[in-house]
Amino acid sequence: MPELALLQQVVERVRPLLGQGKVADYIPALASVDAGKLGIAITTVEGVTLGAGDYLEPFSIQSISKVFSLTLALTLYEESEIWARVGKEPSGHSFNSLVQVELESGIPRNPFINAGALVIADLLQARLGAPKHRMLEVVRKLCGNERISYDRLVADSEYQFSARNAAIAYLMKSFGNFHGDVNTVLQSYFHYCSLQMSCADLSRAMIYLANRGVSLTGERLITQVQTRQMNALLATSGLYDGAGEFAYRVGMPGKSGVGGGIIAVIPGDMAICVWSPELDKQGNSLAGTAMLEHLSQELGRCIF
Ligand SMILES: NC(=O)CC[C@H](N)C(=O)O
Repeated sequence: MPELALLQQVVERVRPLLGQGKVADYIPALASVDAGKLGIAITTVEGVTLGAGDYLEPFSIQSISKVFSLTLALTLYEESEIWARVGKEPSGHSFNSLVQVELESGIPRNPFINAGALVIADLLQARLGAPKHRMLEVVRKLCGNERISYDRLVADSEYQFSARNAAIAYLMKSFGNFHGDVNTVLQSYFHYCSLQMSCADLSRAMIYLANRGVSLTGERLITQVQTRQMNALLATSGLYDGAGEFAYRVGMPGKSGVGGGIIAVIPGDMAICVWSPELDKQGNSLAGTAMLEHLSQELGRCIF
């Protein structure tokens, strides 16, 4: 069990890196976030949460929501129905690239790039009467915080600047791999991305990934095998085309979002969340990755 002092030390060690990355600016609502924020939280499989820095402050979870979407899809569909429509391979391209979708007949490489997450959102839309409401219910329960909500400003702003995601969805539709109404599914997808959660909330919500599929409240979300498979996909594709560098430096399954959050998992032990809004070239939190790297070194823990 890491000491609180270690988490504080990790935050202070990366503070000098502030200024080296760039806050996401593709929508005004994200561009205005304070670039100086730094937070880290861990939750152990026993349910203890510890944090340092701005770990209680909610931020836009963005692509970290792709983990919740896939988890929810696994509870609603046969696995074969999911994997017929999305692959399991790293993309080696930026998270919002269209190139592979065209070259590979509308089947996205994995569920953690935008194309893959849009297919998953399409699957959720088809099976759930009120997917946005259901997602909120699931996430609130997972972290035990009823105050979790969507940031309407972020969701609306994403929708206003949705050309690229809409293009990806329509391209997949042209190949027959997108069944719902594009605008309706985009609305749901952008809402999932706009979830506002703190490092503490996210480390608590993700504990099932460290705990063989069982949440903090003792409920099974996915099977033990599915949890291992999810962690494998996170290790190979959770950080987009930065997944190799992340595996090399941090050595944990992880998922990033352009809001500057990253969740990471030490199976059997703990879920971690870091937050620092400035991103590196791949769109992953620059100081966040450094925090996880220090933590993994100090704990002497990684999956490899
Ligand atoms: N990498 C991300 O966090 C991307 C999420 C963002 N909302 C998008 O769809 O482009």
